[in-house]
Amino acid sequence: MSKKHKGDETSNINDDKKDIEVSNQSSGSAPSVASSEASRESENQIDSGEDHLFHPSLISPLDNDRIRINSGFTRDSERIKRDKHDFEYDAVVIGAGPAGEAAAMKLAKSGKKVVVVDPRNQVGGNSAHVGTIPSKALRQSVFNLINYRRDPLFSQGLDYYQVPLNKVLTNARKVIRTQVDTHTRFYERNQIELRHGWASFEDKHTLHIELGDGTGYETITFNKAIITVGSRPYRPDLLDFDHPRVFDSDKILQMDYVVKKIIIYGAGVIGCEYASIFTGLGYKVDLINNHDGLLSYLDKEISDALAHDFRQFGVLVRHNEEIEKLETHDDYVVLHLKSGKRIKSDAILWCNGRSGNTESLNLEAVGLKANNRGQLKVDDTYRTEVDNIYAAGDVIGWPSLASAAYDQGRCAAAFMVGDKDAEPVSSVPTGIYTIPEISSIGKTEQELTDEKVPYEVGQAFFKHLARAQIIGERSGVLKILFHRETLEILGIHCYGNHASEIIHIGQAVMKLHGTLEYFVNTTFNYPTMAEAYRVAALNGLNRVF
Ligand SMILES: Cc1cc2nc3c(=O)[nH]c(=O)nc-3n(C[C@H](O)[C@H](O)[C@H](O)COP(=O)(O)OP(=O)(O)OC[C@H]3O[C@@H](n4cnc5c(N)ncnc54)[C@H](O)[C@@H]3O)c2cc1C
Ligand SMILES: NC(=O)c1ccc[n+]([C@@H]2O[C@H](COP(=O)([O-])OP(=O)(O)OC[C@H]3O[C@@H](n4cnc5c(N)ncnc54)[C@H](O)[C@@H]3O)[C@@H](O)[C@H]2O)c1
Repeated sequence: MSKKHKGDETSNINDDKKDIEVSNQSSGSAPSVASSEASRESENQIDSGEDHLFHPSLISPLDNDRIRINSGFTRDSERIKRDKHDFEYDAVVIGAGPAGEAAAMKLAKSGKKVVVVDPRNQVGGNSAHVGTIPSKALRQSVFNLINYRRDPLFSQGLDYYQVPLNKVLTNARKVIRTQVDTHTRFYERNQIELRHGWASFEDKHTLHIELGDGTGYETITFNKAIITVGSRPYRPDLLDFDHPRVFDSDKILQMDYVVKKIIIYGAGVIGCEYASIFTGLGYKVDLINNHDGLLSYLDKEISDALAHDFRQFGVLVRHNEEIEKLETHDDYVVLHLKSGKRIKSDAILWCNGRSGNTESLNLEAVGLKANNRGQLKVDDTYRTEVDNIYAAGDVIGWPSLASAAYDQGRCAAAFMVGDKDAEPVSSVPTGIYTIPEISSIGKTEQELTDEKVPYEVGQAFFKHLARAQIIGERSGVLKILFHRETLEILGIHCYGNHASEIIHIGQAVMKLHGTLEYFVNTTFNYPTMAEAYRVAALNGLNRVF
């Protein structure tokens, strides 16, 4: 039986004071159960009256109007149970992001009694609330602004220049709400129970849940568990993230003032995507990179094209630099680099890596240990070193993408229920939403050269495509790398808007073991961006002798 402890003295929670304090409010750290005047104050400010599921620290920073979930989740005691065991649940899923959702759906569809635990009272995980969805919706709004600005028809009548970021996020809020609604229905329809609270292990079959409404805790027992707790921005001690001018990728969504210049520290995917967003908003950007090139795992030409376009848009990229310290003032910051350089700006966005949300799970109780980035090791079936505990998504490290997290979660659940034909996720496309986009799959020219594979390249420049000219896409290229003897497709790399969509045509052909001839012998709609494949394939074939 599940044990629920409301106002229990042993629970360490003072019911009257409702005093849970969450250290990283947005994407991950568990509450330290300590009294805090500050948190009581903020709770009073956003007082929710009768609403017991409300906790200010657990809502999305983007949500003004919280979505109500009328929980129709039924406890279906009649559910078919294939496993014979004495536990309340066949499976518990810890974390309701893409990995958790996919795992829960697969488990439920396999007839398992499933419960999902998450401290947010809205599903979607960090992906929907602070990661993929807000950043992509924000990018779209900025992209629209750039296009309006270029179009003489609109440029006179719009007062958009230098709008605070949180205002540009209006569309993102709408998208998040719709996403939460849609995904909530998936849970409801599949009769998956949801618990709002922080989970931690008591032993390998018992979970402790610190209830999100602050009323105490409960314990539940389970046969199998999957850890899908995701990740949060890595915060080095060197920086004070409580300072109003110091941001990470969660906190930036709350930026409510306009800046003229911002430092982005870290030129990984998040840093590059935000560099595009900020320049689109008219900010000056200093992008500080620890490495000697941008996104070094990309095709070199594409990485160079991005660096070129960044320069055109006013991003100053500084390679091979490392922070020494950050000086903070009321209205500006000064970044001191180890090279001796000093950069002054209105604010800094720190985007140098993420850490898995494992520290609050009490992993010692089950004999598990995370690495120094909070990540767990799993085998090819997503099983951890403990036989009934699995893990998927950002918490296992590579590739730390929502796209892969979803597939990993579904696949892990397939292994949990004993599906024989499940296959672990191995080939994942890159989709980087800079302006313009970047997307790729398969090998790069550098890799093929190192491996001494006899390859050839076929290229199509967007500026030569009728559709690109019609929609005003001047820059962009599609590159197909193929084996010069077998014509097997070895890699596809695309730079330009809609790249993240365009890539999937080539991916399908690669996956189905088609060759370059597919693109030459297939009639494409005209005018389309997809036509780039035919143009690139013919260009490549002309090089083969
Ligand atoms: C700014 C940004 C942009 C991104 N853009 C993209 C993109 O364009 N495309 C892409 O594919 N990926 C993108 N990503 C990555 C993507 O968001 C992650 O890979 C994805 O969210 C991982 O999903 P997940 O299910 O592993 O975990 P998450 O989405 O992190 O969800 C984990 C959930 O677990 C909960 N949790 C944590 N601890 C506990 C606990 N103790 N008990 C119970 N629940 C707990 C959390 O509250 C959270 O709701 C982006 C990330 C960021 C930060
Ligand atoms: N469009 C997309 O697919 C998209 C967009 C944004 C973010 N993301 C995902 O989010 C993740 C984070 O992106 P990012 O740009 O912050 O970082 P990143 O993974 O590109 O890494 C940036 C730098 O931080 C370092 N680092 C990473 N974790 C660290 C830690 N815990 N401690 C110290 N250093 C650490 C890395 O070695 C690297 O030098 C990526 O894995 C990325 O796949 C994807």
